[in-house]
Amino acid sequence: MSTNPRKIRVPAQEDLANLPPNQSFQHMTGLIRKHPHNPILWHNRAYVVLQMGYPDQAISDAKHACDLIKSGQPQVVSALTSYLSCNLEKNIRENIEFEHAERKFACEALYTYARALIVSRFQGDDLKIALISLKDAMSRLPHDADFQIKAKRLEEQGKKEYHNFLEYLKSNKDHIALRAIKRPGMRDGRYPWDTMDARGRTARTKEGLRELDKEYNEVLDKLGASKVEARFAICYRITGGPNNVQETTGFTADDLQVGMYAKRPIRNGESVLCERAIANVNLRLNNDVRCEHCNVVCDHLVRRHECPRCQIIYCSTRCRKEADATYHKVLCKRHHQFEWFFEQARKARTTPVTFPLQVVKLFAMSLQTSTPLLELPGITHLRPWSPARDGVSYLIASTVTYYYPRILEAFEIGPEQWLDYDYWIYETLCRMIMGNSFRIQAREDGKTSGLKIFEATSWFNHSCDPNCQVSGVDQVEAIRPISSGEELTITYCESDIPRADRQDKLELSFGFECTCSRCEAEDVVTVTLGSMMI
Ligand SMILES: C[S@@+](CC[C@H](N)C(=O)[O-])C[C@H]1O[C@@H](n2cnc3c(N)ncnc32)[C@H](O)[C@@H]1O
Repeated sequence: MSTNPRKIRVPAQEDLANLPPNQSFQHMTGLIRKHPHNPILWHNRAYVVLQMGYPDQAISDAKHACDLIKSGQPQVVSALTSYLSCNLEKNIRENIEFEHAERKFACEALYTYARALIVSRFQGDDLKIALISLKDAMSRLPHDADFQIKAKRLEEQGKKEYHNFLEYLKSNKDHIALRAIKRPGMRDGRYPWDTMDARGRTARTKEGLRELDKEYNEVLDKLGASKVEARFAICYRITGGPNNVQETTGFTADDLQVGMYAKRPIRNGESVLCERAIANVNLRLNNDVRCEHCNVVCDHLVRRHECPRCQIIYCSTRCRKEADATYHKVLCKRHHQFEWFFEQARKARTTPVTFPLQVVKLFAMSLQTSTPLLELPGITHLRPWSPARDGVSYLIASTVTYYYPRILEAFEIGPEQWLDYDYWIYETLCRMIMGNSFRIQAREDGKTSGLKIFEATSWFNHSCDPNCQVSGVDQVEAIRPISSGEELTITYCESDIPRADRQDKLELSFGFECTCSRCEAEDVVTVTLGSMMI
């Protein structure tokens, strides 16, 4: 489709300022729903969300506009610039240590951003940022020859642009106003135009909470989990201990939390909950053969159930049928398109690089069953993760942003469906996966071999001194006697590492400061020892 670039109209800032942001957003979205092939509408919405401080959504909308125009008009990609100037420099200087594959993604993301700036001929500081980020990316991947070649080529182009810009400045002595917007920290998977909290609810009252309790406990009833109950609280902080959940009325949206409690005394070793996962991802390692649907180890099985077309393996007919009925048909005919995702994850064998595969599976479920992504069974009951530190937020944001167009492309999702798989929906789903995934360890080396995501099993809070654990057979079991009414907790990180390392991991991966009884006790020991040494 070709469009006359002169017709592209960037809405005046004053126009937008007169409308509440959610109204502008809704207005634009309504128009896009009617005319999904119109690049101007996508660009205008990019502009709106950028003003609202959501550059990731803006970059996605701007990219849709570019794709529809094909010629990459500077006006259309203008939304990208603001994205790029948001604190990028600061973040890349923060010398974050990445695992190799994660580093590769971050570098690829930096390259993409730099490219967008250079190719769309932005000037001044924006070009400088592009060159700095490119240099940074190159220094982080010194042995990747392909990357070095393409980055060098882009760098030359960027330097030429910068030189032209300086020449232009000399001759015109124009004052160039430099824009910079601050990149917002990642929020709770909800955007400001949503009046809902992180869980997508508006419950603010005691009655609202009890309704949520009822809804969640109905899920437990269906699972036959009669020993536990789910209880919501509005709290400043969940500390993982039974009496530490503080209910308060002065709360913010992300403080609506669910926890699991014992309905009666539970013996050591007793099972408290057993459920099938919402979705599994299996990295298909040669020496760790697992069922594609339930992740059970399969290499000892005499009879395996293979898909005749793509040769993936199931442990039973039940698993094969369930997969066929919910997502496999969509994935099977495109299995070549997803090989690249598997390769990336297999190279790194860490959670952040494996979660896109989980996203892929949920996209397939949504497409095959015609169910909106956030309404897939079990998904509505998951709380989106939000990061605590800017550096991590930047890294994760890059990974999330990096994969989005690739997933759309692999599933051949076109303009008519872009809104159904809108960036913010995808991002919310990514956060749900990141905050609630259970890592599967390969028997051989203990590294990631897959991920599982559960509904009710995700409602257990963390404690460094837990009273339950998740076993390999998709069940939660008590690891010591538990009294009636006690909160049931599991651990989200290794328990045998020092307090500082646990605190670090939990803060980085889950965005909370752990103040469980063990952490508090060990803190006292450290403080006491510290003062004794002085
Ligand atoms: C897997 S979910 C657990 C259920 C969660 N409370 C909910 O409402 O869905 C993990 C999230 O719960 C919260 N959480 C779990 N354990 C916590 C703890 N010990 N201290 C503070 N927050 C905790 C954090 O927000 C974390 O990202």
